[in-house]
Amino acid sequence: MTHREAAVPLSEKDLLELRRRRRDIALGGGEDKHATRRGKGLFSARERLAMLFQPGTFQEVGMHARHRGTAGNTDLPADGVVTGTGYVNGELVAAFAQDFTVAAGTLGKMHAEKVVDLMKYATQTGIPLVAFQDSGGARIQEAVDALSGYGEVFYWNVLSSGVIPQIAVICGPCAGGAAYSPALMDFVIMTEAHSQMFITGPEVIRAVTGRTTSLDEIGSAAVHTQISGNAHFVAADDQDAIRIVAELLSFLPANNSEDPPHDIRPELALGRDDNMNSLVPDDPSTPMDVRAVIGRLVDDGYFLEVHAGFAQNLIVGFARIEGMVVGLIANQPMHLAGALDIDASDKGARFVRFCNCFNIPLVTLVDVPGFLPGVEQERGGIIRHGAKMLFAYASSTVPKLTVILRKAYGGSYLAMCSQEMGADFVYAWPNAEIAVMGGEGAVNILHRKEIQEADDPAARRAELVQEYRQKYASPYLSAARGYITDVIEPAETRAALALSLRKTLTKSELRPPKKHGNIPL
Ligand SMILES: CCC(=O)SCCNC(=O)CCNC(=O)[C@H](O)C(C)(C)COP(=O)(O)OP(=O)(O)OC[C@H]1O[C@@H](n2cnc3c(N)ncnc32)[C@H](O)[C@@H]1OP(=O)(O)O
Repeated sequence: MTHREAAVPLSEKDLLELRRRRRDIALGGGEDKHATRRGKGLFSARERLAMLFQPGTFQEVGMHARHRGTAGNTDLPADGVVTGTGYVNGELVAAFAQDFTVAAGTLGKMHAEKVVDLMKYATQTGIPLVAFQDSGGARIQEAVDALSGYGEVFYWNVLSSGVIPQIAVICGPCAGGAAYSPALMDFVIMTEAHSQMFITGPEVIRAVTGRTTSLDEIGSAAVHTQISGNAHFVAADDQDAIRIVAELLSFLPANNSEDPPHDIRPELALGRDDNMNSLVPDDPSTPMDVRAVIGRLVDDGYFLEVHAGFAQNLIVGFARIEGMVVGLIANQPMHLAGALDIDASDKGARFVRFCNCFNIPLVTLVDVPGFLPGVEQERGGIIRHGAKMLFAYASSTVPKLTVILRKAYGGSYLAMCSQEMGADFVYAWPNAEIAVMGGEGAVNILHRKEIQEADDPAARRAELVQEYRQKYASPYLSAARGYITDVIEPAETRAALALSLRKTLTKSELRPPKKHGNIPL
């Protein structure tokens, strides 16, 4: 334009045209489809984003995008996905929401490009990604372009992994290839009433295997949060899921180059908690609910448990101790006596690795009788699954604090972050038993003949077990050999953790250079 040419004036018609386009696109697949969904208690993609973000902060990207597929001239507003950024808890977050009213939220090439552009932006600027999944999977009419689209999404899920937190909310169907994107993210939340996640649906299963099944049996929130472990949280509905997203984000840094949002106070409020001493049962074989211990150790008793319904013999989640964010891992003796099995090992190892990615100190509470014995466990590969715990702890460089509450036997003592796995501080309560195995098993091996020949075998066994505990399992033996930092009263635990955390927050560890280690599968 030369200085003589006048700018084309903005006419009323231009404004009306823009507003009309925006309105039509925002309607997605049309008012009828929205009305049907509302009748089922379902929110739209735009409503979900509006609930996630602070009012007025959402900026959409690519609203006017159109599909480039071979599905004729069918109009697919925004190509079935709304993408953009906004603020949650005052922090910038990227999010996309699939619009089921537009071709069942299926993924075509443009849909995928919009998602990938958002992921690139989130990774390059270092902000978390939230994905509302509500999709019939690959858009059949876009054929190989749809597959290519998924390929790009998965590739960027992997590139973003460990750089920014990625959270998936499954609020409708998540079918076929669509299920792999959440599986590559850090946390998966499923809504109770409306979400289903599956690779092959009931029809295909029946055709291939002859077995009749239902979507509920293979893909419900209950199945994935309790049995398969594919999802970490079950939410009552979309609003509840968004509450969980906001809670999770409140513990996480925006990216791997930042610290988590510690609320470090100048003064530590360190005191004894004498109620802790009375939590410990006199009889070591009486299970102790580790949730009660966690509740007294963390600020305001507030603990955001992750994967609560899956592998309940190991508890993992986020909390704060004197304002410092920690990832907590604890054996739960109320379930399978707290033994480590295949599922618990997978759950624990993944959580430890997540915390390490995002600079979150680890606090491990140990009360473990061993790896779970059993034919299914051995045949199912407990060796390689259990090894993941060793691998995850040993490769983590964040501050690692361990408290041995009661039992710490055999390989599971090592797998629960002993000093040799790089724990910076290891505390043990005076009643702790740290040994190759429990007293009962050990005396059967060491003294079988003597017990059989005793006048009162039960009494002799009990004596020998007691002797074994003092001679081979005492925490003072471990302390004398330098394997633990100190023996402390339960009442002193919170103070010990708070001080040790404060003193390790600046920890940095040099490791031999390598591309990456090879985690046991
Ligand atoms: C990477 C490889 C992959 O992703 S392979 C996976 C491909 N996807 C699937 O197998 C899932 C197929 N779809 C379904 O099972 C159902 O449509 C689900 C998603 C459960 C939804 O059921 P329902 O709520 O009853 O809706 P509906 O079946 O009436 O579908 C609504 C409209 O969407 C369409 N649709 C659905 N899925 C696709 C798809 N993958 N590609 C293209 N279109 C799809 C349906 O045809 C239907 O269209 P219309 O409204 O009748 O015009």
